[in-house]
Amino acid sequence: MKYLVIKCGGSVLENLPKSFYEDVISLHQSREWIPIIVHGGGPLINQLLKSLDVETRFVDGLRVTSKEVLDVVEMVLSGMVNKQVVRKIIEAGGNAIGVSGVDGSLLQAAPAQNAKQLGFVGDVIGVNDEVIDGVIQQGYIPVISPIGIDGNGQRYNINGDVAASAVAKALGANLCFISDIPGILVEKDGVKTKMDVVSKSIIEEMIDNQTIYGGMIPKAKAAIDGLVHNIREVAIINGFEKNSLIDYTQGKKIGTKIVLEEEIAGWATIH
Ligand SMILES: Nc1ncnc2c1ncn2[C@@H]1O[C@H](COP(=O)(O)OP(=O)(O)O)[C@@H](O)[C@H]1O
Ligand SMILES: CC(=O)N[C@@H](CCC(=O)OP(=O)(O)O)C(=O)O
Repeated sequence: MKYLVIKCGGSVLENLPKSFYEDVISLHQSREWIPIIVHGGGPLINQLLKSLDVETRFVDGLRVTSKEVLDVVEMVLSGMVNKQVVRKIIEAGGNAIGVSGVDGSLLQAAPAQNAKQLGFVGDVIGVNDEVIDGVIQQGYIPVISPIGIDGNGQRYNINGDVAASAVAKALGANLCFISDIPGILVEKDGVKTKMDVVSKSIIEEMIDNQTIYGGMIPKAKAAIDGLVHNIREVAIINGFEKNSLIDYTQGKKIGTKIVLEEEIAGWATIH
């Protein structure tokens, strides 16, 4: 049995078809995979901040988080979105337990590297995997919202991709980012093409030359960080493509796979 951390981005959450959740449930019922969902919710946070007249901005794909913004982020992620995902799984015939990264100190956090600029944004420095295993042992699919906490009870806004990578590292899991694009895109002769596989150094180059920008930056960085810390495999796939998750678990050529340098030569021959 292999753990599979499925990160559902806010870009797709509102519109993921019921079949997506049915696929997650069928993985859960298989003896092969143990799915764990980590979700985002950026667009909904934007909406609520806008309706409250609170300005928001991002630095390299991370939201600058004041105390006021942090309250809204937690309300949306651990309240609305987390319970919405649990409901969708129940509606699709499965059962799930939603937990925030705060519960049982699941996501142990410290100020992010760039904290002076970002405010209450955190990096994950530890994962209490007992909380996740407890939920799994009871037969439920864990659904995790990316709010972290430190030993003093201080909360942090953790990017969903960063949280998913941390959970996957702790479990030695495969990591799959579900987003609204077919994978990492690159422009060739004026046409955007999906890359089937991309290595660490090419990702770094693409961030430098801004082929990768915005929300793809934390995703790409979290993928690399995961791979160098023993995540088995990272993929970015489109949640709107029918069967994409099942196709991924069956080893079909789907989305973009992110691999370490030494694996890229072998990849083309294996797949
Ligand atoms: N090279 C790239 N290939 C594909 N998407 C990219 C790239 N660079 C930036 N992006 C942007 O990243 C977005 C996905 O990140 P984000 O909006 O944070 O998604 P999610 O909410 O699913 O995590 C895409 O919709 C696209 O606008
Ligand atoms: C620090 C940081 O940027 N946190 C994110 C958390 C939600 C998230 O990651 O949502 P997506 O997966 O939809 O991007 C935010 O405040 O938007």
